[in-house]
Amino acid sequence: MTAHPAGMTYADYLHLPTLLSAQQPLSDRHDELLFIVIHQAKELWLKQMLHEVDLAIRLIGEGDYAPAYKALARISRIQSVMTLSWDVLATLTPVDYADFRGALGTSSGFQSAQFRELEYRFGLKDPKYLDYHEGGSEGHRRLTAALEAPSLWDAAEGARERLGADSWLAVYRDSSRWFELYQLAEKLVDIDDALAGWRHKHLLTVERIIGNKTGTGGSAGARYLASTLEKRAFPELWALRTHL
Ligand code: HEM
Ligand SMILES: N[C@@H](CC(=O)c1ccccc1NC=O)C(=O)O
Repeated sequence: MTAHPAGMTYADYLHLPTLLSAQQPLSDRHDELLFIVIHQAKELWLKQMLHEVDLAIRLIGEGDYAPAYKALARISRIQSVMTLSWDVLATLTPVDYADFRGALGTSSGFQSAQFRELEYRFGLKDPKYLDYHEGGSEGHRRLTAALEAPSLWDAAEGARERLGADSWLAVYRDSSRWFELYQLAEKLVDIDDALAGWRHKHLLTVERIIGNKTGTGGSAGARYLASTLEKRAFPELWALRTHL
């Protein structure tokens, strides 16, 4: 690895030796590589979304709305890619997955610290999920910090108060007067909509691959995932629509 741009190669810049040595199937099954690649790609996109949400929260706090919208729009586009990637995973058949599922042990999506951190940064703060992360671990530390930090929703509420709008309902009723806030709110609805769409495809894919088996993480499986479909990071923005 060279620090000197002149001699820098593609592989140096992207740390490909590190990246491409991190796919290590535990079984001899052909399809386990797909499972690993999908999950690693998801963790990379989660990292990018956390980077964007952090920026958006800061920019909204500074009243710098246009670049905040750019970051929020990027998040929802990444969510679209993640939702589409379920179709790749759905090529994994129930028997082919069952053939290496045992190798996963009790590991599970419950332990994705970045997924939970993103929910927390949006404002969906259920502290019970901390229990899936060992005290003192990096994941636990980041999740505790995210629980305490102002969320995207807190930032939006701060902007609404600063700009003097009485309520989000008032913003939507007179959207040309409160255009900045209205645009912000609709970006949040885009993100919540995409998150619900991702959850729905996860449930369908899980039903397709493991039916009603219990999860490796100890939950009821599809039934648990179905219960998460009701979650909303920005429930007020959904509720107000009934009153327009
Ligand atoms: C064969 C593929 C998959 C199966 C069978 C599956 C199954 C499950 C099940 C049963 C749960 C509930 C926890 C448990 O008891 O284990 C769960 C949670 C979760 N899975 Fe998956 N999953 C699969 C692929 C994925 C992929 C590709 C992703 C990400 C792109 C993902 C992300 C998550 C997340 C984030 C959770 C926690 C959800 C929450 O608590 O709201 N899973 N998964
Ligand atoms: N909960 C899944 C396993 C699972 O989804 C998983 C296991 C290890 C690493 C990543 C996983 N996927 C969820 O993020 C199952 O019950 O089959």
